[in-house]
Amino acid sequence: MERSDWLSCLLPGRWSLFKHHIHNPVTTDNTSYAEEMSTSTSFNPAGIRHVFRGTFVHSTPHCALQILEDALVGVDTDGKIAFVEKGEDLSRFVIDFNLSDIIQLSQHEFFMPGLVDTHIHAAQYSYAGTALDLPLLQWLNTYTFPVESQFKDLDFARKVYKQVVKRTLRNGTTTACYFATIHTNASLLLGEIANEFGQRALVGKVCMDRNPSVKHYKETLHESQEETCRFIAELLDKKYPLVKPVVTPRFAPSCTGALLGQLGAIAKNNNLHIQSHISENQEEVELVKDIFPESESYTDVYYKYNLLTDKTIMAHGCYLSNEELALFKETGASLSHCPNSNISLCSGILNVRNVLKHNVKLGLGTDVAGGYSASLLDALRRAQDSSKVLAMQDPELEPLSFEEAFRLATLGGSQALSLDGQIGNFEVGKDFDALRVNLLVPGGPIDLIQHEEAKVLVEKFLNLGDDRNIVEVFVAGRRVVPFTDSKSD
Ligand SMILES: O=c1[nH]c(=O)c2nc[nH]c2[nH]1
Ligand SMILES: [Zn+2]
Repeated sequence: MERSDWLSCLLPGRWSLFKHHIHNPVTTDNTSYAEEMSTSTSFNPAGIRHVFRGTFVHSTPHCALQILEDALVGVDTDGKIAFVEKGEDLSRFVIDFNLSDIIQLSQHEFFMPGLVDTHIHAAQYSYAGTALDLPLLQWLNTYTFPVESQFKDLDFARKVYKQVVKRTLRNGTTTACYFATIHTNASLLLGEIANEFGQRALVGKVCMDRNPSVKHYKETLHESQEETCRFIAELLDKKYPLVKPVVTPRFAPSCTGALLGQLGAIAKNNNLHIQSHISENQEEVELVKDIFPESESYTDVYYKYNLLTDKTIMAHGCYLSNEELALFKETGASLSHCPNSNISLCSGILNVRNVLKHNVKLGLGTDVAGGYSASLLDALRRAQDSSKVLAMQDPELEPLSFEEAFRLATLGGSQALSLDGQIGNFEVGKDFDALRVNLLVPGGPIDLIQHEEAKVLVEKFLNLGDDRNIVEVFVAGRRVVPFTDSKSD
């Protein structure tokens, strides 16, 4: 087989160039794992939890869709990718390994990295699919705040949070960046449920000390600050391996400058992630100008209060100027593109090309329930649709390709959350967060496959597939879907 048949994106050198992780931690050069093992006495399978053989697809910073056909991927007992090699080289380095333990994918299957939802409101899942008839500010006052205020009730919160974690996991979301509500105990419960189901999550207790429209759904400055500190301390105290707190001012119009300043300090002192919303709709942008007249721009409001860092993720950004995008780039802050929400609430359309041109980190978000779908596959499709709409209006604009949308949903999301050292693709040493996809499941949404080429299978799945095609989901090497019996009720 020609090397070019192996890859749709050629690598500079061998494709097993990923740095080695567990067996020779000293090696950092590009020596192939197979070559290295052939000079050692034998490969010790102890410490390896799974070995898979078949097609693996993922993104790298240089290649939006890299296809590794007949790859051999080992996952260690810590859930990390131990090696990525060619299947045909199996016998060269896996000596004494029981071949029956190797899990062989079928012809219509492939592994891809887990999907990263960089922006989702867990509480709003309770009304997802409804209430899409108002623009943002009216939508918040009419639907969102009254619903979120009910999450004081922990039984209600448990019911909704369990469903949203299960639904997103089934849809392949291995990492979710959640907004909860202002209620500390319910927000802690969301963290507990994500941990129980094995989802990687950033969880934010929402902070808001300004809400002139729905007066019972807000905190005082003191409460917001105290409860944020309690939330962070208690969540960190649980020592959940995959669930971490994220400092969450709802958005500038819901917060006083004093609160924004305190949250910036809390994030800085504890080296935490930050999430919020920015420039989603024009009326909101005008409101921010009125409330914060001293700031040069919406971005400047967050910047002034130390809320723009390389661990910040801001949702939307449809109306950001080039100067504001430059400030994102300078600070390392990222954007979450939420196209379903942008269209459903008639907010605007993000010019993804311009964001990428400014080298701003970018991921995709469902933004449930402004976005009505909890599936990141939906976000990936709408991201392409939105960019095609813009391209129709401006022939100079190149629409997003499906390969680019795939990268935004996986590696891009991990970069946006500053987790790309840990997840996002199948680089050795990263956690094995992965979806096993089968194109031809009985009763599934895909009937016909004309070309067996891996790239075609991926394109077909991304455009037509759904959770029925996602036959297994792994987070940090652990299989979390299908659910075990105790979790499936
Ligand atoms: O899409 C959105 N959903 C929200 O809940 C929200 N809050 C502020 N701005 C928001 N935008
Ligand atoms: Zn949102």
